[in-house]
Amino acid sequence: MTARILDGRATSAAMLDRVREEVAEFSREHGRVPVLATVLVGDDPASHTYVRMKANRCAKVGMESRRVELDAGISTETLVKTIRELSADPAVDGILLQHPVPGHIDERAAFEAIDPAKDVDGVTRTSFARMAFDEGGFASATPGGIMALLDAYEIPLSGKHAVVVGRSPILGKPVGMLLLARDATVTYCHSRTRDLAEHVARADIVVAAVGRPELIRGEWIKPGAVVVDAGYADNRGDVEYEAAAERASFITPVPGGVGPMTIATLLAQTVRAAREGTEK
Ligand SMILES: Nc1nc(=O)c2c([nH]1)NC[C@@H]1CN(c3ccc(C(=O)N[C@@H](CCC(=O)O)C(=O)O)cc3)C=[N+]21
Repeated sequence: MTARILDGRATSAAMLDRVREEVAEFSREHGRVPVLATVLVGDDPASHTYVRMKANRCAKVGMESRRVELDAGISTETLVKTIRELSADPAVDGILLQHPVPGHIDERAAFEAIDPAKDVDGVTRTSFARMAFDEGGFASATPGGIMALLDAYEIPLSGKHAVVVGRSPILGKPVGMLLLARDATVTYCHSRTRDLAEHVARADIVVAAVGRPELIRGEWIKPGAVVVDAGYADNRGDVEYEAAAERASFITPVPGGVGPMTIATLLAQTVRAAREGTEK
C-alpha cells in the first residue's frame, strides 16, 4: 500500500481563499482590515522565519500584521506589559506570541496576558478550557489546523483510536482534547512512556508532536492507519516518512502538511476575532 497525501498546501490555500473573502467583507462593513499582532522575543533565526511567514500570509489575504520585536534580555514584566497593551488596543484583533521565549521569561505568564477574545493562536488557559469543554473558543493553531486537514479529507474520527505522541501545552495536549471532542479514543504518549512502539502500533490515527526527527518508525505503523506529522525540528518530521507511507492509508508530508494548516488556522481565527470583536 502507498499512502495518500494529506496535502496541507492545497487545503490551506483553499482555506485562505475563504479567509480572503471574509477579509474583504469585513473591510466593506467596517472600513478597515483585521489586524494580527505578532510578538517575537530574541533573535532565533527559525522563529524569525516563522513569524515572517505569518506576516507574509496576512498580506496575501489582505490582512494587516503588526510586528513587535523585543530584545532577548527583556523581563517577564516587560513582555507581559507589552502584551497587555496589545490586548487593550482596539486596533488589534489578534495576538500571537511566538513560542519559545528565552528561558528566563515565564512564558505562561506572557500567554495569559493575551485577552482570550484576541487569542487567535489558542494558547491561553481560557482557550484550552473552551477546547476541553467543546465550547467553540479559539483552537490552538496547530491542533486546529490538524483537525481542519483531517476534516478536509473526511477522515472518520468517532470511535477511532488516536495516539498522540507529545503533551506540550500548545500542541500535544490540546490536539488530544480536540480528538476526544470528536469521539476518538485518545492515548497520550510522552518521554516517560514505556513501549512507545506498541502504543503506536495500536493507533488508527497517529499524531506525532514531539520535535524529535524520525522518532516514530515506519514499521510501527498499523497498516491503513492515518499518520499526522506535526514535527518541524530542522524542518524534518517526527515520523520516518518513506517507511510509514508504505503502511499508512493517509500521511502528512513535512513540509507541506501540518505547517501551512497552522498558519491558515491562525488567520481564519483572526478574521473571526475581528468580527466577534465588533459585535459587542
Ligand atoms: N505561539 C506559537 N504558535 C505557533 O503556531 C508556533 C509557535 N508559537 N512556535 C513555532 C511553531 C512552529 N510553527 C510552524 C508554522 C508553520 C510552519 C510551516 O508552514 N512550515 C512549512 C515549511 C516552511 C519552510 O519553508 O521552512 C511547511 O511545513 O510546509 C512550520 C512551523 C508554528 N508554531
